[in-house]
Amino acid sequence: MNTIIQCQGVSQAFGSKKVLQQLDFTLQQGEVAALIGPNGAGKTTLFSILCGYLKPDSGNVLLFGHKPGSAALFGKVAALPQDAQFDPAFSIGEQLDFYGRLQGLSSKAARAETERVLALVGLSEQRQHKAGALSHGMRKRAAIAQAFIGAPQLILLDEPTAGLDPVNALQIRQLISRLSAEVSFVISSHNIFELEQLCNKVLYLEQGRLKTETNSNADSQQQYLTLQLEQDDSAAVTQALSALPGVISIEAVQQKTLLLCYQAQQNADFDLAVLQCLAANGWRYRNLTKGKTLEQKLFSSV
Ligand SMILES: Nc1ncnc2c1ncn2[C@@H]1O[C@H](COP(=O)(O)OP(=O)(O)OP(=O)(O)O)[C@@H](O)[C@H]1O
Repeated sequence: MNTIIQCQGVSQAFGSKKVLQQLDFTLQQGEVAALIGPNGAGKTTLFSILCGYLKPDSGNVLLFGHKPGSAALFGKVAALPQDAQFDPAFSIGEQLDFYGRLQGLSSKAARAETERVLALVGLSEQRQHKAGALSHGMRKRAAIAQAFIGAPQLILLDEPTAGLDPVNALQIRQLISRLSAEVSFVISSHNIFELEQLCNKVLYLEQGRLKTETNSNADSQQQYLTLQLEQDDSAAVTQALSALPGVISIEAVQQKTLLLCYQAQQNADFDLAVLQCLAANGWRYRNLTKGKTLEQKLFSSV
């Protein structure tokens, strides 16, 4: 597998404030990484370093084996900064054409590329519109289109769906998901649900330090099921399910939501047994999902 990003001992301070401390991580080809953390955790700072806008105080960062911002990465790495803006005086099409030309495309090829990326984000009709005449969501989609110009192999997206309505946010997620077969992504977002859908690696920043998680629910013999009940029958359900073979623990993580931990080797059909137990007792459920949710993995002690 090819290493796309290699980050070793990266630290950054602004004045006396240590914003990033000794970050170590790698991103392999085909991985989609989520960059998350509370406000002020250092996500944008790390993004700026990966994009080559900011040189870290110490440590090494390599993208495809080259320093961020180096000429060898031209056309290979694309970024959508959080505050990406189009010039309100020119049409979206003109500006995307211009970015295509900057990538070395002929005028004709740049126009064709503009059409392709506008179609990807559902803005073909808005090609002639000036940025100032577009809604916030359309401007955001146009900025995402810009990141797709050419054939980048790594795309860094800072809050790609912030401010988009649910339908457009879903379309952008589907687009990223479709492209992730060929392109590696680092996506910063505050939307845990979104990241859970898209990402197979989590870079969780807290107070400048990094905690990495593999967003895989099949990595151990100790497995989890999250059960969401229709009504709050948690106590009775817990008692009944505790008798099933293979149960390790059952925890009420929220009202009407139970996290079941079980030994998969002892009971391969545990999910089926849970459903049969619920049906036999007339308990209705809303959802039964394999694994812990990403939110549970990151923010709870269970
Ligand atoms: N150029 C700068 N000069 C001084 N301090 C800075 C600078 N850039 C960022 N900081 C500080 O570094 C810390 C991390 O900021 P950063 O923008 O990277 O966080 P973030 O995780 O992206 O936050 P948010 O989720 O709110 O966007 C903050 O305390 C911020 O005030």
